[in-house]
Amino acid sequence: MIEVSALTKRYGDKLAVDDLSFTVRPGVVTGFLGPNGSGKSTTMRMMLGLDKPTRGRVLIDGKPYAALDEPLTQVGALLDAKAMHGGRSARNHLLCLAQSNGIPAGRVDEVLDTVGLTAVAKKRAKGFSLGMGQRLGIAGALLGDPRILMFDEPVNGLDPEGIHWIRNLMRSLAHQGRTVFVSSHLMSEMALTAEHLVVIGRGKLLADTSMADFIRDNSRTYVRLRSPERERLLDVLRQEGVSVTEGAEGTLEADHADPARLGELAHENGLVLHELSPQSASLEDAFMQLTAQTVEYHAHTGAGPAAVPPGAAPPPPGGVQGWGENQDRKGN
Ligand SMILES: Nc1ncnc2c1ncn2[C@@H]1O[C@H](COP(=O)(O)OP(=O)(O)OP(=O)(O)O)[C@@H](O)[C@H]1O
Repeated sequence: MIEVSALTKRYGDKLAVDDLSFTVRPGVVTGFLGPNGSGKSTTMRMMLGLDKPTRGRVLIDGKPYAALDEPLTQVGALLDAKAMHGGRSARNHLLCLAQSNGIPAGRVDEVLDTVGLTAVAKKRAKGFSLGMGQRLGIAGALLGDPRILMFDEPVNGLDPEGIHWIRNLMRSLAHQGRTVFVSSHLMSEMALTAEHLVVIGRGKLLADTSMADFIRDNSRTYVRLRSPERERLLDVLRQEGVSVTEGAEGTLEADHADPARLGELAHENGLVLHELSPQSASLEDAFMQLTAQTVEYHAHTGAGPAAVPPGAAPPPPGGVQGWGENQDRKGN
């Protein structure tokens, strides 16, 4: 179990992590979600004692990371797959890790097999593709057979086969009763992997909930209506007390409405409908809606303000910055 309490990190003027408190429990994959620059990596670094909190603390099975004996046997982490000694072979890289953590050398071949790198075990990690590097990083995380695993953006840059493999691996580790904490800025990916979610924006906690509750609470369902008599339809719906917003291409969107009742209303008022279709926003839309106010780095389309998903509140004035700093810093 990982317990995060009032965790705060300030870099100069920048509050990267702002009073975060949540608990990561064993037996399920917990997704750690937030837009780029929201503080996920900083939080994970503090969990692993790689960065010192300005305030607050993290306990791993009741102890700070620094107080763990042979930490690799208790917590395995993939933070930055590129941060390894590229001159060593994959096998030697893992052997060094094993030796310094009191892990038997035989375990190296086991994890190489688990991640599918046995055939290239003697090759230098320097020549590895991004996907192979991720697999080697994961092998390092698994080496000590730890009860707690943390992965920071493990699917970044992977091909569909690699993504599928990591997804299944994380699920099976959780089903073995381990604590699995995995960050991503991709809601669609998390929807397929995680059972619990911790969502942050600008370093603050936005949601700590099961995936099922997140979907229920944040997905918008509505009925899309299209009519050649749009204004009259709008009047009729408003008179009935239906909450209506304007959709794309002249459509109307009726929230929390029964499609059958809307059809009857149109009929009673002699209105022609060209479309009456129940819709539900995707989970990706729900995530973007929840985090829209907190997104720090928007892409510029060159055609006015940054795009926001349908129904989402626009970003705060002055809150839109160029896509750049954070991407450059990470080199991705
Ligand atoms: N060493 C540092 N010095 C100064 N600012 C930093 C440092 N590390 C992170 N930051 C800033 O803190 C904020 C949070 O960054 P962090 O990398 O934790 O976000 P993230 O959610 O992991 O982003 P991404 O999804 O892009 O990986 C960003 O604004 C970032 O620029």
